[in-house]
Amino acid sequence: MGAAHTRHISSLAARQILLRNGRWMLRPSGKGLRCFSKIAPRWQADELQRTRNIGIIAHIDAGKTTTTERMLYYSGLTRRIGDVDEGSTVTDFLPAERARGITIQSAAITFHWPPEEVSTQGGGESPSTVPEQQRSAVSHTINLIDTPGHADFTFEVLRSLRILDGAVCILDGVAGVEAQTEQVWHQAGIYQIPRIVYINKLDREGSAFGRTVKEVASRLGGWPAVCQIPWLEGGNGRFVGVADVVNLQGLLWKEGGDGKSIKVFDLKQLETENSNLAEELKRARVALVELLSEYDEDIVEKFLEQDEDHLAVSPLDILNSIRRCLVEQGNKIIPVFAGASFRNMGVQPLLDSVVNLLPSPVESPDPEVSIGGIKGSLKQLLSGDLIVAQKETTEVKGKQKKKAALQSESQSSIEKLQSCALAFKVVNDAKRGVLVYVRVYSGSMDRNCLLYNTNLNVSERAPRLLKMYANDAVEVDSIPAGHIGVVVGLKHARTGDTLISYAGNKATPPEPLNTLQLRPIDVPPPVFFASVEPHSLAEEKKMQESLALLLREDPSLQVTVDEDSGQTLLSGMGELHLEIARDRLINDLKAKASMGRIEIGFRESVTAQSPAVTKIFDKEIAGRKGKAGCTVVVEPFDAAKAADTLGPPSEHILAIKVQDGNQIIILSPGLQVSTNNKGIAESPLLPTGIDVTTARNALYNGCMAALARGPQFTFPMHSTRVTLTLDPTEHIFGNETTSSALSAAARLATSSALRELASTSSTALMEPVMNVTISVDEDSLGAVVHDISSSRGGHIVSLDDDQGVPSSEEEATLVDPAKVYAPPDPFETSSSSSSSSLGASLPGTANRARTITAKVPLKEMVGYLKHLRSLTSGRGTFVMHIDRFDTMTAQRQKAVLAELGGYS
Ligand SMILES: Nc1nc2c(ncn2[C@@H]2O[C@H](COP(=O)(O)OP(=O)(O)OP(=O)(O)O)[C@@H](O)[C@H]2O)c(=O)[nH]1
Repeated sequence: MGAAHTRHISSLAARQILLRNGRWMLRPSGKGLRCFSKIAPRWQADELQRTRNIGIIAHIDAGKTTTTERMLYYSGLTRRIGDVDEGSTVTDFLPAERARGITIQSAAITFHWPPEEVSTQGGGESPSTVPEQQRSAVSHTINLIDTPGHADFTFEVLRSLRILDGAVCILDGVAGVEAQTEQVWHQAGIYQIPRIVYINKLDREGSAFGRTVKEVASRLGGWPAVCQIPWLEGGNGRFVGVADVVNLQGLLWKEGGDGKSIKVFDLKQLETENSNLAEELKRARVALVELLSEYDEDIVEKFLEQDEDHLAVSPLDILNSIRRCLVEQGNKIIPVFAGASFRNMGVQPLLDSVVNLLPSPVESPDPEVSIGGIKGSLKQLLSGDLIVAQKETTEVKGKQKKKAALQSESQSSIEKLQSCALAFKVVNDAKRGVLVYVRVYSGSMDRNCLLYNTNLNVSERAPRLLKMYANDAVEVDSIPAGHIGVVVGLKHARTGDTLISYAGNKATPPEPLNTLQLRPIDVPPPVFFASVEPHSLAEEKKMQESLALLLREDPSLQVTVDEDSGQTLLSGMGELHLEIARDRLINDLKAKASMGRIEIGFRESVTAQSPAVTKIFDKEIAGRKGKAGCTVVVEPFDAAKAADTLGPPSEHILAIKVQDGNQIIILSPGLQVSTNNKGIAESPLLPTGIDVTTARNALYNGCMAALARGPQFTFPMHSTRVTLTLDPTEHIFGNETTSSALSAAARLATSSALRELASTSSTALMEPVMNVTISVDEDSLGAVVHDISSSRGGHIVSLDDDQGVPSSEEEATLVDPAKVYAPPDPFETSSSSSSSSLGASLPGTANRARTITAKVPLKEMVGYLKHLRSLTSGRGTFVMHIDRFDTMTAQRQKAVLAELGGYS
């Protein structure tokens, strides 16, 4: 082994960033101290190609945090390796996360790989040319988003996914592909995010690289491109390193070290030192080149140039080929790497692969946008095409304008756009206040610019911009397109909001820019809720402020105040979701409040049409007289068949909108609506100061408030249509008709119509029904299916063995497992070696993984994990998301109500 050389991947002393008296200092290795008031921003335009915005996706406990900590350490960002088990990691920085040892909140961290001082300078690629050296020879900026792994946080995962250009999927080499990994993998597929797979924990007994590769093929729906194979001591013993299929090298880590010292063996050395591994490496190389030739013409050419010698194709040609496949063809092929992060093995080559294989922001797919209800891509928007299309559809009935005139009108509106960004995370930082993490998609977000929030329709300034390094930050003057940064000092922006800046000093951007949305997502309804009570009246204000902050961080939480009982209810996606919210509220934000029992969010619905109910509200509100009326009819509504539009007000129809499973239609015949020169819809029949939109919103909010509280059990209404009519001659009373009075009238009339139906038993209770995907071994399949269908009242939708290919994906590639290359696992190797007894003790490959898909009432899934574990000797896992709300049978309703207690 003497001929192998040792490579020190990163020098620890090389990059220490220290904060002294509020000044940033950078200490290059071996040199004196240099002081900077701030580190010069590294995001120059030409650096975009050397940037990777990536995320780590995985099942809970697969090792995301452990791997991230090593990445930060090897990049020189931290000086010691954090330990999840000790609670000292950098990325899991919420106290609640540290206590639970799981990642709750996405944190974005910037670091450089390879560290700047060990890479050669210059020579970075440009998007149009292929580099002449591996990209990992040059330092790149990596913005790493640590995504959460628990099913309750799916929306946090989705929100993080939208802003990524690439992802590393970490698998546990013992557990293989788990249900949740599969789910997140396919969600990333929706956004066409190129992904590579890292099989971790290969040091653990029972880990099986080959078996996991096969699972990648069958469950993730792509061809595994095995880029590394494990190096096991003596061929079947401890995991000591990896053999690199691309570079035809063996990488051997020093046992027990911090992983920086790696012995590198070329193929010749491997052939003499470890011929079995060398042979397997050659087989893997043949398989890799063959696989790439299926998808990439260029590699076929290189292969022919090399006289069809798989081993002679250059590593750079192979990397470029994999990259082309990933970027241009989606994940038809899935590059696979090996490691054991906890033992400090495998992380540096993984980082090289992030740089070498995953795309820069310039190469990632054009993001979807919506503007004025029209969908398209950002490029189309910026070129003006999208708005032209919109104007063509809306103006088709009115005066026809020439296409050229439309084009110049939309161009001038789009030219005003200076930047657009997505706020993907809001974090309340004890030291710096509320931090809003943004990904900028076009233009450049400058310090102090006015940002318009198109979700909330508010403008606010961006007083400070930061670049984040875990818990440390560097101030910058701007965040250009393609980059990730933090805005400090925003008062309104929430996770998921689109923020734009535009030319001119107007408080709102020109239409339709004010409706621009980047990669919009639908958040499903929350299915659990709990009451939140302040300890005293004096604590109420602080509690509400803390709740408001929680909602900015995580808009998949909802807060409602029951206007009759005054009770505050917090709703969320899962029990753990609400438990974490409670922790945040009480322990982190220090609200003096307590949370009641976590309960299932049932819904109420109507089964018949109500008579028309007219109500005139006539009372003082906050010392001012208010009088207004309206007529309401309530009836059953089927959301699946409805259009969701809240178009511009017309003469009769002020609004048609579907929200939370209900539909609200607001009519006002004879209102004489016209649009003034400022583009505002007005009516001479409305009192002064109230335009049509204000009246519409007031009525709409009144209906929504009434629907939040069902007439029989106080659960929110669902599958209900409210048709509200505002008759200007009967329901408007001059200046006494304030917007609060309109809202109160709408609420009164809707509640009263609902009560009418309750009095004739024309209401029903609905329950959340979940779409459940369960992963079990063949052995436990029968017991689990029986339990779901008989004890839990579930309906089995399908039983797939592991050959199934996911549906509706851009990459639904049919993979024949028999044709997938995977190196043999130790227990599969010939029985002549001493490994046969070892093989017998490892989990058998004959016990196939099976996937059960079922629809089950949520109530029957509470506490299911524990039960599943007991049915499957601890190996079963499941994920679920809401499918629909379903009306209960009379018998089930009776049983559920009896259990809930308090209802008769
Ligand atoms: N043996 C072994 N254990 C590992 C390895 N990587 C991680 N672990 C352990 O696996 C457990 C989970 O690791 P984490 O890094 O917290 O996993 P995670 O995916 O971040 O988990 P969440 O934050 O809960 O989503 C910890 O106890 C780690 O020490 C590995 O390579 N080998």
